Amino acid sequence: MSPRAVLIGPPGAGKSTVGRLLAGRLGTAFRDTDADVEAVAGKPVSDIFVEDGEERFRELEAEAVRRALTEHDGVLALGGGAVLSEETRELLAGHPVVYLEVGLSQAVQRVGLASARPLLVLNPRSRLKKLMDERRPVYEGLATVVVATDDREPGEVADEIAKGLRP
Ligand SMILES: Nc1ncnc2c1ncn2[C@@H]1O[C@H](COP(=O)(O)OP(=O)(O)OP(=O)(O)O)[C@@H](O)[C@H]1O
Ligand SMILES: O=C(O)C1=C[C@@H](O)[C@@H](O)[C@H](O)C1
Ligand SMILES: [Mg+2]
Repeated sequence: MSPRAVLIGPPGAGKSTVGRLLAGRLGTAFRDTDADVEAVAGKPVSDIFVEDGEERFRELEAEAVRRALTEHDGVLALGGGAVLSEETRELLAGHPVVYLEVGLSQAVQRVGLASARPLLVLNPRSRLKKLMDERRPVYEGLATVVVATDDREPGEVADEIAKGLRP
């Protein structure tokens, strides 16, 4: 079993939002590794960061990706930083990996200034810029498809991805 599409990209790219819409269009299930990690840990991502640390979160995340890539045959959204794991990058080879691109200003607007995202609590704009600059080459290197999302509704993005996927 393997996913029809794996969505990657920074916070605010729309992986969860577009992923859910795409799954609806394809008539398949949606899964999100952030939700899987929360289910295993029994608490929100932000609490895992605070109480257990980012390193522990990354371990749980890598495990969640490993499981989802073999158990799930629908649309899979990864957490924004899941691609930081070398194991995850290797496991993504051979899968349809869709990189949702977003520019800094729209990413900042989408995640909101009072962000619940633990990595963006302080100085969200500058932290998001640094994170996006560092990760862009990683996302690009893994992507089999790149889809721009600036100035586009989530539904339009989902339609473009659906058209480009193999039946
Ligand atoms: N194309 C879009 N246009 C406008 N708003 C969008 C678009 N895509 C997503 N959003 C909005 O941006 C916010 C963040 O989207 P979402 O949670 O799907 O991002 P994400 O990529 O899953 O982020 P994370 O890495 O933190 O999980 C949501 O409020 C969503 O409604
Ligand atoms: O970009 C990131 O590193 C993160 C994105 C979210 O999806 C969550 O996985 C968490 O907030 C970390
Ligand atoms: Mg998400």
